[in-house]
Amino acid sequence: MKNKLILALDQGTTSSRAILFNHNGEIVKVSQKPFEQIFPKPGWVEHCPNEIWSSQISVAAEVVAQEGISGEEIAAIGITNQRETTIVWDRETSEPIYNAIVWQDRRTAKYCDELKEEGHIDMIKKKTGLVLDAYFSATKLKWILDNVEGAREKAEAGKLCFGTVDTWLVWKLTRGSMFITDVSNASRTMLLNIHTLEWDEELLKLFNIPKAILPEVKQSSEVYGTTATTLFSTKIPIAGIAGDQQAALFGQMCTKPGMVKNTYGTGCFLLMNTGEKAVYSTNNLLTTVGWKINGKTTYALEGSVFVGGAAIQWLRDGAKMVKTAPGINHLAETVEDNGGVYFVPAMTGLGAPYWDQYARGVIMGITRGTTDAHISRATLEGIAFQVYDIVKAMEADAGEKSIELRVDGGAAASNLLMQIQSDLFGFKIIRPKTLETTALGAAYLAGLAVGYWDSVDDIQAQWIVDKEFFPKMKEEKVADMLRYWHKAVKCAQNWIED
Ligand SMILES: Nc1ncnc2c1ncn2[C@@H]1O[C@H](COP(=O)(O)OP(=O)(O)O)[C@@H](O)[C@H]1O
Ligand SMILES: O=P(O)(O)OC[C@H](O)CO
Repeated sequence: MKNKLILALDQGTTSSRAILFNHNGEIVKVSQKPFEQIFPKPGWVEHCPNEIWSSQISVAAEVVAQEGISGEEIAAIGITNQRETTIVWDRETSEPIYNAIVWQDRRTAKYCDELKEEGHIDMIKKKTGLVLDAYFSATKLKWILDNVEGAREKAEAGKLCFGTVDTWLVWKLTRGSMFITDVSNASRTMLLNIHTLEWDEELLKLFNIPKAILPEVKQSSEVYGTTATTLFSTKIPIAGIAGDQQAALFGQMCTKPGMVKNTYGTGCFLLMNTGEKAVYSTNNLLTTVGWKINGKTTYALEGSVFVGGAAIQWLRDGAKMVKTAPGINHLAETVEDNGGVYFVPAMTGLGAPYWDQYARGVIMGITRGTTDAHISRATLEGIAFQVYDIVKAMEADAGEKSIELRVDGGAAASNLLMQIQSDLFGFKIIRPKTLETTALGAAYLAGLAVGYWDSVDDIQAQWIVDKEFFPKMKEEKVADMLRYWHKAVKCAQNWIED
């Protein structure tokens, strides 16, 4: 068994990745494929569910072929995914009835306002740990049922399936024989009671969602079933599922209460393990399910930033100031500082701790001397400032100061971004050797379920530091920058009018 490999499928917001890990938790092969981002209207973001699937299965087939192994040599598959993104498909034909509505999509913002006015904020927070925001799946699912012709009748008749991306992938991997999700993904739908870990009748009624459309909720690490034989010429156990941010927390081995990680992907997501207790934030953070293993549930506090690495992508694809994402670092390094420019990348509203559905991106402080290099630097700083605001909220909740932060995700590869982050915090940033901690977390969850690894203690030692970043900037300079940043945030807030 230990000579075999674990296959992790990491279905992210901008690309699908498949990674083979060995028993030491080392990457053996990676394959990655970006896919189309669809922006039908301002503030709307969609993906094609069939492209999510085709990109994911093609990279999985590719790593297996490149490594020259057969399905027999894969001990298990672990799945991790962009969360909240909502897919509805026909139970009989497996055809999606609408595009996937992506977590960043703001089309249901007004409906959320109505629910707030009706006084549902507290009940929703108590049951789901979430704030009332268009980010989560429930209002997206309702939108599809209300807006796609015939959808509601079909849903009532049990003819439709709703899933987050994990559910969709398992459905496709098993040729429609398994309709499941895990507790971590379910906790992001706004339909799960995070204490009972069951779909909540009161919430289903509020959002007018028929129960028949929902998948069965499972643990994050267990043998759910096997892949259809047609895919890898043999049946491979599917044994781990977790939302990507919870998987990254696990992959970073933040398995003890108080441990924190931040992932710099499309968005930035800071999670703190709070152990078996669902801790409620008084500073606008989310309470979420981390994972459930061997019947034991671990909870987390989360701060979500909607636009992290996506700001760099906008600089590349929208503003066309850089040719590649890593190119931002070279450009930003050509200037000593931001030259007074501040970029609040609130292109899809502001997440924690502001929760402003109507905020939009602003670039402030432009002068005749401003260049693309200053804007590049302001972009990296804009990412780091948002994470700073979340850490402050988390410190206020925890009642103590942080002393270090474990980081991962695509944009954590930027030394400059990590240095800026450490400067702002005034404490150490630790980057592990593998930045693919999301996929690694899913691999660990799957490997634990099939006995590939014996226990969490067995894998703890596999977490190795690559580089540490220490603060270098003077405190007065940091305070100055933070003052301007918060001034810029005020300009971004409530930008869109009714
Ligand atoms: N060397 C780099 N420097 C800065 N940003 C980078 C670098 N490489 C990738 N990125 C950014 O990382 C993000 C991709 O990270 P990833 O973890 O793959 O995201 P996701 O899982 O959300 O698709 C992109 O937004 C990209 O702009
Ligand atoms: O695809 P990522 O890594 O940006 O993660 C997306 C999050 O899961 C959204 O909540």
